[in-house]
Amino acid sequence: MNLNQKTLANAKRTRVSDYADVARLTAVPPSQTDLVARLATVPGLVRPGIAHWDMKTRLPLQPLSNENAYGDPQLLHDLAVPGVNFARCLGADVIVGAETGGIPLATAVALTGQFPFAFVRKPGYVGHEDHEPRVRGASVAGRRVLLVDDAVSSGTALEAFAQELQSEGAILVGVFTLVDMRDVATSVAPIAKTLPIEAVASYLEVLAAATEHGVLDPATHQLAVDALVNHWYDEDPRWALLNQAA
Ligand SMILES: O=C(O)c1cc(=O)[nH]c(=O)n1[C@@H]1O[C@H](COP(=O)(O)O)[C@@H](O)[C@H]1O
Repeated sequence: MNLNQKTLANAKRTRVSDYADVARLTAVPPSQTDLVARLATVPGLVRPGIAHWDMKTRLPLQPLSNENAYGDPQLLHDLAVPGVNFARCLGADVIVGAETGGIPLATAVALTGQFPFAFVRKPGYVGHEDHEPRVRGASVAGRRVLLVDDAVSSGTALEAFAQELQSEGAILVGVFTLVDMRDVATSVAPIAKTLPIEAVASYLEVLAAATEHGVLDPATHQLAVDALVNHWYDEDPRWALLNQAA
């Protein structure tokens, strides 16, 4: 069954008012490579030059401002398309955005795929009242949920979101994210190893595309990735080189 047949078979979800959007809903998604390049070259998403140093592990992490990807409506729509396909693959009933960076992307997935939408609070987020509901929007009780976040790294946030959703009776079937950072995480929570996770790109793919398209300096990028992937010792003389390059 191809995507068009799936969409037609799913007609119960499609209302009459949506027929004008059939071309958009069934359009061939832009190639993943093109999408990764568009993501990596969003102004300010990959911050050029200086690397951010993870003080706990002393690993260089080029900081990403994923929310910058939400500034262009066409890009936001195109980034949502793989999420829609993933939601359909998993038979999801509801799209749930993870506070805060996942919410705009989740909204785009819900709108593009015509799914009900909800969002889940980030535990400990400043400004929450104790009595606030943890999940707002469409009901998730007894329904198959696709969680959408802007990044998954150690899976700590995912663990917390999963607990909140489960306490509301949701069935969490997968996660869709812009950037999968598990490739550089020093440890990954069990849930982030077992739950189906689909991403637009891995962290290293974003950095590679940013370098290919002139956003990052190739020498700095090469050193930073080497340090990150090969876990340089504190005494490694190349830290001095990387400090200079950055
Ligand atoms: O606001 C955040 O929590 C956040 C800040 C940041 O600089 N980078 C970042 O990934 N996050 C969030 O941290 C979560 C992913 O990190 P892990 O919990 O380590 O998987 C996601 O919910 C991100 O939105």
